[in-house]
Amino acid sequence: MTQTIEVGLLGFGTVGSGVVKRLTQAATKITQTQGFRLHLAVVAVRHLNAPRAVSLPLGTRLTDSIQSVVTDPQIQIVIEVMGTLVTAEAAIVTALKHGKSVITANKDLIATAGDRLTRLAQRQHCDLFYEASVAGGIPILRTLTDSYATDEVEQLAGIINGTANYILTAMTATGQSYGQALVAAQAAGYAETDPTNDVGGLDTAYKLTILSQFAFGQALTLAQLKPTGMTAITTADCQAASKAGWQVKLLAQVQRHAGQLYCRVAPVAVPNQNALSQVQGVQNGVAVTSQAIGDCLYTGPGAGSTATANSVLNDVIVAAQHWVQQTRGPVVNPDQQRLPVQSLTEIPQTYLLFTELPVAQLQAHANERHFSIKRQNTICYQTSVLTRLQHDNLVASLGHENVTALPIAFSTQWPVAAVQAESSAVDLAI
Ligand SMILES: NC(=O)C1=CN([C@@H]2O[C@H](COP(=O)(O)OP(=O)(O)OC[C@H]3O[C@@H](n4cnc5c(N)ncnc54)[C@H](OP(=O)(O)O)[C@@H]3O)[C@@H](O)[C@H]2O)C=CC1
Ligand SMILES: N[C@@H](CC=O)C(=O)O
Repeated sequence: MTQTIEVGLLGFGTVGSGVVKRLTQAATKITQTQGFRLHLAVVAVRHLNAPRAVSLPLGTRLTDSIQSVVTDPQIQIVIEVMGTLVTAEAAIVTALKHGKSVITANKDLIATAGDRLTRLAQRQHCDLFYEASVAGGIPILRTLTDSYATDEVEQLAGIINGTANYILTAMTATGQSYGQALVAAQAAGYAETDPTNDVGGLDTAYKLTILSQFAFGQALTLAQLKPTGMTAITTADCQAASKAGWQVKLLAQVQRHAGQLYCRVAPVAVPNQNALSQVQGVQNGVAVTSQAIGDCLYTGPGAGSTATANSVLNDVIVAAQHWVQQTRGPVVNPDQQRLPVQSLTEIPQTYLLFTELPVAQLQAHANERHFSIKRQNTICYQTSVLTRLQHDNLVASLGHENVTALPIAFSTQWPVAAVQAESSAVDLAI
């Protein structure tokens, strides 16, 4: 007889609706290819009477009691797609303590409490998977785990917030204002309930810390990342950069260099020649450079109901396989190292400047500080390599309100020590 795995779902919003729909659509395929059946026993929501994007299958209960789901002895796998920190963590802890495997898409929670939840799952011999927490529909965590098992990742750079990329693309391509593009991203279901983390860089930072754990065996902290969002970027900046050969992207980066990890979450100018510049709209892209494979770029939808639900359900399938085989709870990606961490911002690199200040004023400053600038178009300039100090002096002296300076991605000049002091900065004319 076909074994049935009972599933409980917490949350029936954008992602939860996609899970219900995909589970129904893929039911036959799951039974045929996996040899077991997934049964959605119950769905928990906050508002029992709110309208829903999809109908529940016959026999699936709707409840407003999370507790009744996570303690239900019939349920073997709990899917958490509510969001929130405190409520979701309490639900996951209770589910794990009741011997259930848990699948979540909650990057805020995994980035901040993933370590203790993973240890609890291990003690309980349960699975805790969270593929959908990073890059929506792209199966990047499992790829890093399985396909880089014998390889060494050296560098990872990602566009990993669909909302921010959607907004920046719309501002560049159609001239929409930031506000107009944000409203469209919210309507499409890409943004968080409160989009502050999407546009402020925090969502990208949460995802980068998870990616870093999988790529380097070392999570990053928000204090190390100090993310910068994209709210200061204007439509004019995006369009001027694009005309000159760069795309403005909110980029997450972590790389190993000389025994240290260097990281950054910030808007940058990606040269058109780099494939990440072509990652448009809600698409995400994760570029991984490793010793054995070299360069690989993984792209796909970074947010949205169906694509994210697919990642959730792939985790459910693996957890269900483990239930059937009684092999639950192996640790995935434990901490492997503690390298010193520094910001990429500390490293000398080139910048794009956006300003309406007179050229003569910029030129005078550059001459005085021993670097060069090259005008690209009305408001856009490219600098030669600037030290951190030169960059800070430039912005402070011209006025934060008068200039936006975006690092040009992948323009860092190693080694650090040779060019760190402003006094020893070399004028690398462009
Ligand atoms: N949207 C996306 O593209 C992606 C989202 N994620 C993550 O997935 C999770 C869900 O996101 P999304 O579907 O967009 O969020 P939504 O806001 O669309 O849905 C949240 C759901 O959770 C329910 N819920 C919230 N709080 C409670 C509570 N205290 N008790 C019971 N139910 C509750 C809501 O119930 P009700 O409907 O009754 O209010 C709603 O059904 C988040 O962690 C998000 O970061 C990850 C990748 C992509
Ligand atoms: N709000 C997020 C959803 C997926 O994680 C995003 O826009 O990327």
